[in-house]
Amino acid sequence: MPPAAESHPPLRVALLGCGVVGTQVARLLTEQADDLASRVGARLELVGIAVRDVAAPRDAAIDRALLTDDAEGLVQRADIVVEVMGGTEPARTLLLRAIEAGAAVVTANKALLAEDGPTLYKAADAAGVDIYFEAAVAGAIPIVRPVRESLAGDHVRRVLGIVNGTTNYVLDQMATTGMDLEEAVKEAQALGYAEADPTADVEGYDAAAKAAILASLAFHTRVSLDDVAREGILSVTADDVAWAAQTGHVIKLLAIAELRDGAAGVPAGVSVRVHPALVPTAHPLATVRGSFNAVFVEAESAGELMFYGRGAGGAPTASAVLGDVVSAARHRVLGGKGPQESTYAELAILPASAAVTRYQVRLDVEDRPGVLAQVAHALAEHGVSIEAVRQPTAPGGAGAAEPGVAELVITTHAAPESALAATVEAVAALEPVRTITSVLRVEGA
Ligand SMILES: NC(=O)c1ccc[n+]([C@@H]2O[C@H](COP(=O)([O-])OP(=O)(O)OC[C@H]3O[C@@H](n4cnc5c(N)ncnc54)[C@H](O)[C@@H]3O)[C@@H](O)[C@H]2O)c1
Ligand SMILES: N[C@@H](CCO)C(=O)O
Ligand code: NA
Repeated sequence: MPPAAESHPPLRVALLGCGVVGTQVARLLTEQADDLASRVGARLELVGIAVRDVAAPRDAAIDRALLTDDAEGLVQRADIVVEVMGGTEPARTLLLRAIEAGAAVVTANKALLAEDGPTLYKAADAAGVDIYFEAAVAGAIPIVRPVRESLAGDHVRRVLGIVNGTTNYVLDQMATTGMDLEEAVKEAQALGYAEADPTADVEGYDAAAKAAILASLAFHTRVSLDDVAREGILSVTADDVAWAAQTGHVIKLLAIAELRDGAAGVPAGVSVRVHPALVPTAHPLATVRGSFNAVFVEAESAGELMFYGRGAGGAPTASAVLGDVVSAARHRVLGGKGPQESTYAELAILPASAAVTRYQVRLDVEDRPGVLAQVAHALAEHGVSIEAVRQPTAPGGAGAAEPGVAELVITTHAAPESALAATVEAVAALEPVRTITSVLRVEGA
């Protein structure tokens, strides 16, 4: 049992940033002060909130006397520094100053961690202080701690995540209401899911940062944002979404990190990527609706696990931040330290071309004998094996793009991205092929 709150001097908490997340962190620190004190064994005293503009209007929950524009000064007088301002600078410098001054740090800043986490991890290690970042991946969902600690005795093979609430909301709205992409993005912004600049969401940068963090933790290997092959959702059309439904799939933006052990002509290493994918409706990830997030983990001994919940929004994200603050605070009271960065495995990071997936290719072809055989031959020549071919429009019949043109939907067995790219080029060059309408990866089958 922790000692009574009064037996340890209060721990000073500094908050950097008072936006969507920071406001909720400040509110919860105040409203739950007694519970937190009992859980930690010391009172958590919010000693200051660094903001850009002290005079700006704020939520009523914010004690204006705590506001300061001197973030540098604030980090010097704290035991725990919580960074929720986002961006690379001045967040990195402030966190480094805090660490040098002996404070534990808690951050929600996936962009900074994916770009330059090692600088912070090394500094925290050298100073012997905690660095926690549960909120940086999938907001409220406990996923950093489970991968870093609960699964530390297992071997993770693969992580498949819906880790961006904005894009999941957008794709779900497109599928269920027929709303267009722009309108759905505006709604996601109004609801507080989207980043200030939603390009980070729709172009997959936010998910890629989270993929890098998850891959690093899962495979004990340093993975940064530049290592992640990334495609956003801007190329996903209403037609793709409707097609997905017809073939028993939903389209999700997935963050994928997987260990490849050198089979199928692909070298051993880690493949980390973000792209839209067709997910079979029977897969647990297909049930993740709206702005919810989920991370599906496959580990050797644990088997399949899924972590589900709110990945964005002020209060859910603040919940994860507060959990980290409690962990760091308990170490201040009871001794001990959280885990350090683990990169001992030093696995190779595979190029995008080495990713191995199944594909669904839709194409319009001239509807005459022998065309399917030509297409099948082009795939076979590149070593891509066909799993199924559908011709959804009756020859020249209702639904055909135009008379004499048929639509083919080809699903392949797993093939390396490099083989697929060459195959699609070869198929597109065939004389009876009019257009390749879409090429989508199939994951989770
Ligand atoms: N909003 C979410 O749902 C969510 C979820 C998970 C993680 N995050 C992460 O949490 C962090 C904060 O996100 P947010 O949504 O609260 O952003 P926000 O834009 O609402 O808030 C950031 C605040 O920090 C302030 N700020 C920026 N630079 C500053 C500086 N130099 N000095 C003082 N204040 C400064 C801004 O003025 C703003 O008020 C980001 O790293 C984000 O990626 C957000
Ligand atoms: N913009 C992010 C917030 C959480 O990182 C999202 O939509 O999921
Ligand atoms: Na989380």
